[in-house]
Amino acid sequence: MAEIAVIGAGKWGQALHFALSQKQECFITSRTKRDIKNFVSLEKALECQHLVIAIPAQEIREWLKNNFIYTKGQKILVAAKGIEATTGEFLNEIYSDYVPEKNIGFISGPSFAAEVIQGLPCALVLNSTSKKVYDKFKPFFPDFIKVYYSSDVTGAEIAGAYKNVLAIASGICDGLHLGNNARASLISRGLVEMQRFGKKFGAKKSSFIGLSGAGDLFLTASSTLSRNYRVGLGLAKGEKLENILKELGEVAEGVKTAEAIYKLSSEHFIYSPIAREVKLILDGKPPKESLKDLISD
Ligand SMILES: NC(=O)C1=CN([C@@H]2O[C@H](COP(=O)(O)OP(=O)(O)OC[C@H]3O[C@@H](n4cnc5c(N)ncnc54)[C@H](OP(=O)(O)O)[C@@H]3O)[C@@H](O)[C@H]2O)C=CC1
Ligand SMILES: O=C(CO)COP(=O)(O)O
Repeated sequence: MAEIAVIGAGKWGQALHFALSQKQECFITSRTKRDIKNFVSLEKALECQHLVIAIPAQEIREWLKNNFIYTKGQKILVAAKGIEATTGEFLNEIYSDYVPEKNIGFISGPSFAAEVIQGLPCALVLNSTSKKVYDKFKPFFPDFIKVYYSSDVTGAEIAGAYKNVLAIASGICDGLHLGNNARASLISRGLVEMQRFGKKFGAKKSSFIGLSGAGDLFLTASSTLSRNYRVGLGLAKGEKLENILKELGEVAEGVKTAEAIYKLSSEHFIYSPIAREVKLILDGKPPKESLKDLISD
């Protein structure tokens, strides 16, 4: 019987399963049955004392309601990056109905699944209000992943979710061939913007200039390995969002998170110009018009 299991066998779940299988046996389960070593039923996975959940932010509320049984005081690690669009709730708020705060942590930092699954080195942050969660999970990680600890759950969550929206903006910028200067300006103003947004919810500034913020933003907003960046490229070409997402075939959390940030920014009077334009472009505004508005703003 393994001590740890990954729930959700998408790109990230499979990469984490590969990483967590280096030092010990690690189970994996998913909604769709897959031919992966140590793939088990959900019931069997839930028997493990340590669970890593890689189900997208927009799906997790329903999944928890319908599938999750928390009876044995398991330690939980959340691997998703996004904010629920319908409610504007952060993942830690959604999970708080199911898992005590002292038993849950959230992963952040620059980590393309495609590289992790090749065993390439990377650095992550395990964010939890309880250092014990970090102490429990850290030994499971392989030598090629350095895991830092932070107690700033809100900061890490906002940084990880916001950078997906900014990656869409960056993809649009590159798709419109606006140049390196424009992309660098967009990324650095985006960093300021996510920090301002985070401050409203009590996030620490240091989370935004470290791995969770700048690290993940620089990565995602400058590579075609990012699904969110590729959504932006498609939008710049004038492709329909529906077709872009169909072709992608994987989740791009920035799409729904842009809605969530737009909603939260309106409710809390937060100035979030880039996220706002991304939301409007996703709703059909021509990207070139957004650019004009952003520059003249
Ligand atoms: N890919 C990456 O590089 C990274 C991704 N992340 C984050 O991890 C999360 C997952 O991403 P990723 O694995 O790449 O996405 P994928 O689209 O590759 O996979 C999504 C996974 O979620 C499962 N899923 C989707 N909807 C439901 C549902 N309603 N009920 C149960 N399971 C569901 C899918 O199940 P099924 O098995 O049936 O397909 C699949 O296992 C996202 O929040 C993403 O932002 C974070 C860091 C890196
Ligand atoms: O979060 C990621 C890397 O850290 C993955 O980004 P995408 O979801 O845009 O591919």
